[in-house]
Amino acid sequence: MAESTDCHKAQQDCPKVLILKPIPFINLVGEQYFASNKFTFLEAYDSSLPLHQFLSTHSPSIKAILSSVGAPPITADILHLLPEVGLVVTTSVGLNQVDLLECRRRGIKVANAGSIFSDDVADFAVGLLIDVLRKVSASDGYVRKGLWATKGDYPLGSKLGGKRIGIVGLGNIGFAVAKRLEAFRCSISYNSRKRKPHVSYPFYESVCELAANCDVLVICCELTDQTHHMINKEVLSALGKEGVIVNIGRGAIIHEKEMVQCLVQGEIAGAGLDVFENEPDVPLELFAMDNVVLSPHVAVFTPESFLDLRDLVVGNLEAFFSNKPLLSKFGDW
Ligand SMILES: O=CC(=O)O
Repeated sequence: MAESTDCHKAQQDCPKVLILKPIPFINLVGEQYFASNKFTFLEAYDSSLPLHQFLSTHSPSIKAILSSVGAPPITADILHLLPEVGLVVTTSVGLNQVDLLECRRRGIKVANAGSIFSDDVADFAVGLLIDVLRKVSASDGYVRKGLWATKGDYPLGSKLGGKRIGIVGLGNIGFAVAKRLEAFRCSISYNSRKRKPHVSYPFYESVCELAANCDVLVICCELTDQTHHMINKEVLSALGKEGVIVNIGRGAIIHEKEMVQCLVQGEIAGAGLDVFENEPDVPLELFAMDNVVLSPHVAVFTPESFLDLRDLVVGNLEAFFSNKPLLSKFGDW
């Protein structure tokens, strides 16, 4: 680790934090948030050089990477070009854009957004579910198009209270969703990598079995090799014709083509989707469906949480460059 350096005086030698794409909503690049002056940012997207050439040119000074959703993934190839990197810090909770195996192999520390967004995401998941069940967006569209006056009453939605909710992934977010839905008098069960010893909700080892015993599946788990396309036709068929799926995790946890087919054929009742397999592309078939509520990967965001996120990112970088423990370290290496 480099000694404390005044980076204003010695820009050239100052340790750099690489940013591959502007970070939405928080402008960290201004110096005003940082107390220690031990590093500066290096914005790869401002360079006209091809990325590999840019990274090779600057690699001796790049000690950390700041990554976000939608930025180029931090692959093993990128990390190979950056032998001095000791930290990857992300503004996201999900880390599917980071090659964690390579980070572990190299001992590169990783810090994510921790639990900063859990309440916001959980609120949004419940909002999507209520919207699908009670047809909030669909009836809004009906009124706006003037159809109330010409076609009469809109069909009623279905009650939330009493629904059997299956949470897929009972981490911070899944747990926050469960707590909220308990207050609506729903019953909760879950699937997770492992049974949680201190949780009394029924646990299902198989996601298919969970689906067969629920009215609603809420996808809250991480996207990993194990969870990729885990929610497929078989799981959706087990959920059944009255079943609803809500996804605030990652698009590719659901086999999107099979889900669309199930929705088209009425094999499930509806969906609330904040995330998609190939964002920002959304399957066109979904646009015409009144029983589907769509949002553009915004469950995570509120301006209030972004202030907390900025503090967390700054805190993690300051800690790393001061040789102190990270505030939201991920992993056990
Ligand atoms: O989706 C957003 C996140 O993982 O923070």
